[in-house]
Amino acid sequence: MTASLPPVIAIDGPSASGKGTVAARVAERLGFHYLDSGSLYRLLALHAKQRGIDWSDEPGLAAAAAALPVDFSCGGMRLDGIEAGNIIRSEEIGIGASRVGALPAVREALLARQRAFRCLPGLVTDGRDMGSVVFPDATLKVYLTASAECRAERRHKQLIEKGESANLPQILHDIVERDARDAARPVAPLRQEPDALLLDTTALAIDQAVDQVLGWFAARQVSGQ
Ligand SMILES: Nc1ncnc2c1ncn2[C@@H]1O[C@H](COP(=O)(O)OP(=O)(O)O)[C@@H](O)[C@H]1O
Ligand SMILES: Nc1ccn([C@H]2C[C@H](O)[C@@H](COP(=O)(O)OP(=O)(O)O)O2)c(=O)n1
Repeated sequence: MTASLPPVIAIDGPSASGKGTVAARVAERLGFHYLDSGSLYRLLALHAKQRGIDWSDEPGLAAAAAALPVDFSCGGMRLDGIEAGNIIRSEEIGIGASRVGALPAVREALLARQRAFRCLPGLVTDGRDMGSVVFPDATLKVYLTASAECRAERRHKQLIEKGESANLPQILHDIVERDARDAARPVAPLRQEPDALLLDTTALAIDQAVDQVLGWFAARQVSGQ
């Protein structure tokens, strides 16, 4: 049924589990395209903030999502022509992304944009509903996670390395709250789908996680699943 479509590796999981890091490295190793779907929700949250659209205004956000002025062609992420790759990484925008992502009309408006990334030779993508909604026929679905404490420590280290101020207990609180919102929403909630393989990276190095995903993908290709 899907034999003619480029392969997809879908990596979903909670905040700061390492999805983006692992997905980008897997894509690089395979020479595949990479879609960080969370960046679209983050760019929309930032765009709404700049335009005075409330993060609960579903019709306003859906219209903004359909016409989101983003450009990934330059290797970065331009919003309205201005590089936004750094500014969307703040915890505030992460919370905004989680709030706008809870709205069904917003998710619908971003669907086609995400599916357009499925190009030859293949796509590696990460988010919350890559395997369940956006690419349900993905060749490989991975649910990547780690303990909440480990994830908070990773995010804390990441922010410190970027020279930003960071408070570990606050980060842990924000992560737990955001994951709870992402998991509780009725549309495309964060959860491990029955056909997704669990990868707990709490005790794994990045390279080990990457090798595991590549191993699973190679096995899928051999078995033709
Ligand atoms: N085993 C691991 N797997 C993936 N990321 C890890 C691992 N150990 C540490 N990290 C670090 O965790 C941080 C958060 O990763 P990131 O890819 O931003 O997560 P996510 O996309 O899930 O929010 C990064 O700084 C990354 O280098
Ligand atoms: N496919 C996706 C990706 C992200 N979201 C929402 C929910 C998340 O809390 C925010 C931010 O996602 P992002 O993957 O960038 O966040 P983390 O790096 O995992 O902290 O966006 C979503 O609803 N669906």
